[in-house]
Amino acid sequence: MERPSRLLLVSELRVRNSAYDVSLSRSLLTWKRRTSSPVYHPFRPRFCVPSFPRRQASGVCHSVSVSEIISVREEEEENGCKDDGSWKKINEREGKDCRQAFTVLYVERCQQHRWRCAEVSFTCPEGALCQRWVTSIREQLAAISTPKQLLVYINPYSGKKHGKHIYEQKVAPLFALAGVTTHVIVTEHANYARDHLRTEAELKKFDGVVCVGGDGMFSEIIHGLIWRSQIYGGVDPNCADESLLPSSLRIGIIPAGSTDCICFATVGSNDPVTSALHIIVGDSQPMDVCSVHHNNTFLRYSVSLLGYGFYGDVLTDSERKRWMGPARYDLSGVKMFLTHHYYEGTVSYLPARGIMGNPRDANRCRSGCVVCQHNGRLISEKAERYQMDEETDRESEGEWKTIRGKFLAINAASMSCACPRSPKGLSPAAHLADGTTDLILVRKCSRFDFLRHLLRHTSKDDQFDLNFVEVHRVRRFCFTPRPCQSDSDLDLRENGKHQIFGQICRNHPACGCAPAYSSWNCDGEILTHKAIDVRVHSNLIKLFARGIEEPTVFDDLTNPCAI
Ligand SMILES: CCCCCCCCCCCCC/C=C/[C@@H](O)[C@H](COP(=O)(O)O)NC(=O)CCCCC
Ligand SMILES: Nc1ncnc2c1ncn2[C@@H]1O[C@H](COP(=O)(O)OP(=O)(O)O)[C@@H](O)[C@H]1O
Ligand SMILES: [Ca+2]
Repeated sequence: MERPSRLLLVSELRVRNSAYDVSLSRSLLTWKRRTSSPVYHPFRPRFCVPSFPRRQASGVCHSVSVSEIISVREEEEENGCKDDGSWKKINEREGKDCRQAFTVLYVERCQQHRWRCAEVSFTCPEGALCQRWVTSIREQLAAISTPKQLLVYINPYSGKKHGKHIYEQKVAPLFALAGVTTHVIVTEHANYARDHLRTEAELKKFDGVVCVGGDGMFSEIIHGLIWRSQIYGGVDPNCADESLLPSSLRIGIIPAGSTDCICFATVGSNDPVTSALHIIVGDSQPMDVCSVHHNNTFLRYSVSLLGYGFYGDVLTDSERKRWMGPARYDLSGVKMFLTHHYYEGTVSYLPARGIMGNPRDANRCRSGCVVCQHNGRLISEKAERYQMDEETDRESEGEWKTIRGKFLAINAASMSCACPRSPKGLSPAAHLADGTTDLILVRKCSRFDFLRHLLRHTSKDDQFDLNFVEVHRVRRFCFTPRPCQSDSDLDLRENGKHQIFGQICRNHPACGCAPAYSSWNCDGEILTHKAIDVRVHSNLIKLFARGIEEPTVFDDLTNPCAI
């Protein structure tokens, strides 16, 4: 609970011709209707709770956190004077300034974690008081670190190709209202944004980067930013054992893609207006990033799903159907389910030890997550010890475990991977910034059993409570596919000299035409290498988000959108 802070300004002002006691503290703007006798409502709080940081839309008292005020504007003379006839006449007679109304734009919460921009206009008895209010609110806003200048990349081909329209119609007007200036770049080809960020972009000029698109577009942004931080800091990205340097610029996601799981799992909805408001108020959500290497050669970074087998095959198949838009995943999903391919290989992993939480607990990663805070601290302390005494840390890291088998899917979920197709996600208890990834192994089983597992992604049932599924919370893992014929053959395949899906594996017992290898789905991008070494880097990037908010009693009872 926030502590009530000292009031900076208190006045009697009018809102829609009713008298209100309005007060401003460093943390809250409150307006409370003046009534001779209290207004009772059976379900609504009767009295204002100034320390409550959210707007309370009761008939009696409203309060909005200063950090959720988008802007304040003075109304033009006409509006200001029109609002209240009696004050206008007095002021005109006395020759006073007639600009006596101001409007506050602020965040209002709606259903399903969506935010909207609401506004309230206050009329003051005189212009000087109006000025004081506007100045005081602006002073409080200036003390908050909100982004003023943003670099925006739009992928015009993401999702249903609505990215530009979404940005222009829904986002740009809000940025303008909030006084945020932007430099907008519409990408011309794949990796345009990544390469621009790596080499050209003048990052010092910006307070953050915004991507308009899907998970693939977000992936381009983090690849550009992380690469740049390592090169400037003298870290070799090819060395899998090196600790990576964090990127200081926050990233905002305006969802306009096909799955948008990174946005959904960090905000709770795929709504461009909500995301724009999280950017404007300057939210900050740290996030872990996995580095993916092959033989000490850097391949990619991943923040959501690294999936071999089912999700790798769905992605490979769906890329050929890109013209269908987001529906391509449904068609490929059904097709790959029917195909029922399994893959042989060895998974080795380093379990995350001494941490809070496990992949099957009921603890969900939510705004201000204590698991992330606790484990993040633990990992940075370990990293400091590692620098002082390499040997001690190697011992405390624990032992690698190895599992060899036939798998329908090997998934590493570094976040829940919640999305509209699967509202609780691939690993519902995974955390955004706890320094771990949840390694999910789905062993070869019948089609019926695999369907049971998949359907549990869409229901409340536990997808891990099946004897062919196991899940481990890990800091690092490696995968090696079972060599098809010889190791040299595998190398040739990995260099792209063979058509993986045209190959017939003599050792595959299920049928004569099944592929020996799948591909990795890395945040929705295909990885051609099969053998990979994955390491989690704790808190490497920051998003303009705050994690999914827990609905509060006040939201349930008083939210006008919810009633
Ligand atoms: C036969 C019934 C199948 C029901 C399965 C439902 C399970 C859905 C789980 C979805 C997990 C999604 C993880 C997110 C991955 C995204 O990063 C990736 C790229 O997103 P974008 O760039 O925005 O397109 N999306 C996918 O890989 C799609 C997976 C869809 C699987 C059906
Ligand atoms: N201008 C462009 N033309 C073609 N491809 C692009 C362009 N800009 C980005 N891309 C690529 O498009 C792919 C899909 O982008 P993404 O935003 O993930 O959309 P979707 O969610 O529909 O898959 C990514 O691989 C990205 O690198
Ligand atoms: Ca994509």
